[in-house]
Amino acid sequence: MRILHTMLRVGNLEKSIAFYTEVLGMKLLRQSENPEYKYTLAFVGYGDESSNAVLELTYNWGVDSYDLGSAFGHIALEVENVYDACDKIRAKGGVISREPGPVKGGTTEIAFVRDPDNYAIELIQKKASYQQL
Ligand SMILES: C[C@@H](O)C(=O)SC[C@H](NC(=O)CC[C@H](N)C(=O)O)C(=O)NCC(=O)O
Ligand code: NI
Repeated sequence: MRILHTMLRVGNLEKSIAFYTEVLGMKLLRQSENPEYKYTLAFVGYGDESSNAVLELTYNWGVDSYDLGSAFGHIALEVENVYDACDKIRAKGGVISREPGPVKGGTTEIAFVRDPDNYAIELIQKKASYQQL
């Protein structure tokens, strides 16, 4: 088995596709509509679904916002340098919600950015081993 995708319900599909492609550098891999059940799916990611876990952005026609609740945490992306990544994201209009720096109680360099629906995206600086915080 392997992780195929994480599904996020989004309020504005074009806005979300623009964020994940133009701000976070993902590719729009495929898009499909289901007129019977009134929803559209857009799959975005850094590589083909045959070997990469991706995001499934789900737009329910006419639904422009969701209560995210308190259970969902974040999706994590690996970056070469979290400080550079934040500079580039800010330059493209992204919102950095947690400035880059070591994780509390650890050494891993992280930051957080919010997507158009306010889902949290964690940026984790690449490291040799992810065994420690
Ligand atoms: C393509 C595959 O990855 C899917 O997840 S499609 C599954 C399908 N999704 C929806 O119906 C999305 C719209 C829905 N209103 C929602 O917000 O979740 C699904 O969940 N189908 C249910 C089923 O029983 O087939
Ligand atoms: Ni799915």
